[in-house]
Amino acid sequence: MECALGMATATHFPSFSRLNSSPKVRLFSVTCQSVSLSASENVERPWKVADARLVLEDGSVWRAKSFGASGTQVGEVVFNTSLTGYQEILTDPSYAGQFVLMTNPHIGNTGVNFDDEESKQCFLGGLVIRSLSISTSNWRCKQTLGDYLASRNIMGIYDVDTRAITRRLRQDGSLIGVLSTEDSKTDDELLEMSRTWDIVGVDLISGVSCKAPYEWVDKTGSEWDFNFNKRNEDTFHVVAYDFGIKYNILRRLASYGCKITVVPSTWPASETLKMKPDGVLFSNGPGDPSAVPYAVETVKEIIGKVVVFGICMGHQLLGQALGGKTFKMKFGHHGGNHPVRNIRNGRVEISAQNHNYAVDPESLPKGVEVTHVNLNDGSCAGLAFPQQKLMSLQYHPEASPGPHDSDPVFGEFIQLMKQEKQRA
Ligand SMILES: NC(=O)CC[C@H](N)C(=O)O
Repeated sequence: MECALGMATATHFPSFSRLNSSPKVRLFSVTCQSVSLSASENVERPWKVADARLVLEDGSVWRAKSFGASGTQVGEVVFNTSLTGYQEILTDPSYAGQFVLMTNPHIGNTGVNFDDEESKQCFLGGLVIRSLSISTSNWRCKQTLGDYLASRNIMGIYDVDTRAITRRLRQDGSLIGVLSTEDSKTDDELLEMSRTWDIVGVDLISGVSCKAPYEWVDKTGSEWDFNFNKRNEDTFHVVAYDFGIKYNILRRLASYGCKITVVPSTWPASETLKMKPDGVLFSNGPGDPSAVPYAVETVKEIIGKVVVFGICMGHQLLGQALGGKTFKMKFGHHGGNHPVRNIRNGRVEISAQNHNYAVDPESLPKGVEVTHVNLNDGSCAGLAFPQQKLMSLQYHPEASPGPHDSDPVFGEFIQLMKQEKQRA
């Protein structure tokens, strides 16, 4: 036994093994004890043995148990450090093409309900967890997590060493993986799948955006709302570009008094400007911002003409539209505990984040102000360009799930629209 990881996994099942090496393989070895059951030893066990595998592109194979859907699925593995809110995470369209690994070890205990969804479907590739709660107990619960994932055809695995995988992703960067419940597929075949698939350069927005414009009216429910004493009575018309928009962005805008028209990602800028909105919101969304030049063009045509607010993917598209560059981070930010400094007022906000790309502030033209900085790694977390009536955040002020510290930014967007209206 050569390291703690080996000890932890070897005593139970043949849960970890290594295939042929790749440049990403780290120099440590894990000794696994193989448990093989011959026919005569095939006694009934009170627990289920491994029936799923996660094969990572670095050649490691993680044996696990399956819940939710079965089959074979390829995706990029990212770890999320939120302690709770798995249902909002599962329905955040920005996770399209990714497997979300929850670092909180105990998942599923509150089940799912149909009010906490962030979109109409689960777009992520699959869910990877340490321990699936054997009981579900919550007054709002309508279904177990396993049944919910199965009904939405999403794969989940549990009883896998999520801590070891997280450490690997932190050290080596995000990795492509394949989840499979199919015995007919060899480890090598799954490894090959992981090495021939990529998420970089792929337009994932077109798969999650709405197909036609619609009006959004729902506010945050009165039992959950907050910050209402700081709102004004005016109504502002906002056109929201749906690059994979989370419902809570729309609910918060509605609660702040906006009348909202949601439009598809390919909606022409000229049509938006014809609507004479008070503001335009560019939403969050999945994948590589460099893979959607059509969206950057739309943003370019709109900025400077109307007040705009970008959130996450929207912030990255604004960065590109201003002439800046985006880059892929080592393992991104996914969780509800990221400290961000608001440079304008000096305050630190604990924020909800979910992104793998970031804007390089050095690449931005003069006049663009970095308004927020992520205190974990110093990356750019917010921008403003007053000359162009523009503001953006790399993270999630709608906080679903996550802390509400950044909610007042919706008020700043309202103020910007108000000032512009008064000027006109
Ligand atoms: N939540 C988002 O909008 C994510 C933005 C982008 N897809 C990224 O991973 O960086």
